[in-house]
Amino acid sequence: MPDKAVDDAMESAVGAHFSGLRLEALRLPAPSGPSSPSSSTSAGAAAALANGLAHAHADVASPSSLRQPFVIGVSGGTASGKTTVCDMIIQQLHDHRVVLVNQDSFYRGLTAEESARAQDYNFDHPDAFDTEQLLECMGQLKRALPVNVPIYDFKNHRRCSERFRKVNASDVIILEGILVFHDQRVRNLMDMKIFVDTDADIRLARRIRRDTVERGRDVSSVLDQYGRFVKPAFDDFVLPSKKYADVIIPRGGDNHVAIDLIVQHIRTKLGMHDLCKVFRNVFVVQSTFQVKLIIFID
Ligand SMILES: Nc1ncnc2c1ncn2[C@@H]1O[C@H](COP(=O)(O)OP(=O)(O)O)[C@@H](O)[C@H]1O
Ligand SMILES: O=c1ccn([C@@H]2O[C@H](COP(=O)(O)O)[C@@H](O)[C@H]2O)c(=O)[nH]1
Repeated sequence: MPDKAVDDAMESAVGAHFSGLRLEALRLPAPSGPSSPSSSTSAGAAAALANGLAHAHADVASPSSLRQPFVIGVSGGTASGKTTVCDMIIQQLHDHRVVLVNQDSFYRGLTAEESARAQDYNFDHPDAFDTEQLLECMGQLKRALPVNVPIYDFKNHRRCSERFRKVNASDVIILEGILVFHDQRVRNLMDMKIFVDTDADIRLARRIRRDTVERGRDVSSVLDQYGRFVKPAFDDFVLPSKKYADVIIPRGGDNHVAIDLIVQHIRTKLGMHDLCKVFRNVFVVQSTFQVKLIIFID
């Protein structure tokens, strides 16, 4: 079948995860040899395409947007399993450079006065974060520059003033946090948005355990904070931002099928990105019937 011949040639030329090509200014060499089929046939076009790709220069001339890292936003309520899901994605993408940025790192940190009344502070309101600084850091990473991300101390509600975590530029940047979909400027940085959807009772149970074991709280203070701030802010800010998600993962890290699908999608996107790095004047677009026609008549 002619279409299959084209598909086979494309697959063998560019490897798995091929999704579609738009050829601009890539001159396909004329088929050579007496038995070469005419380039007006699909098989001829397929052979010419494979040949052309194989001989294309191995330098980078792709649009700058395709050379930027792939940014994934992961949101969801407190203790929904955001970090767990991110860790699983990172583990499965082991052959790519992936970095994790936590919105928690950009908590403003309390003044001495606020610290004295920390139980009255709303850590779940968007104003608790330094979003300008988060945007600056993400901007640097998108430009492939390393950044020093602050380290936040949950026990004392302040930043470690002298210590930072160095984050290097990578193929994939995952930005995780309860309110990463709240600000449109932050959302606009993302190529893919994931919302981790876990029942409130499970989240509360996990939060009690985590905050008493790891964050120096007692059960009574966790319950008090949950009722006064965490739940109202979830209803006012976190849940309304769920509508921006491309993918919603019920049950968080327990949902292996969803995580496998997400990892597969990221791999496909990274495959296109790598293709543009290798072949000059090749632009990856969504695969459509028309794209194949462009190849036939070139
Ligand atoms: N699927 C799960 N089953 C059991 N415990 C989990 C699961 N996912 C997360 N946890 C636990 O719940 C707590 C919060 O998970 P985490 O991934 O840090 O959530 P988030 O980043 O959304 O706050 C952690 O102590 C973690 O070990
Ligand atoms: O000093 C602080 C800073 C934050 N919190 C709580 O943390 C969660 C967000 O972190 P998750 O890992 O997503 O749960 C937020 O609900 C704040 O209430 C805090 O208690 N103290």
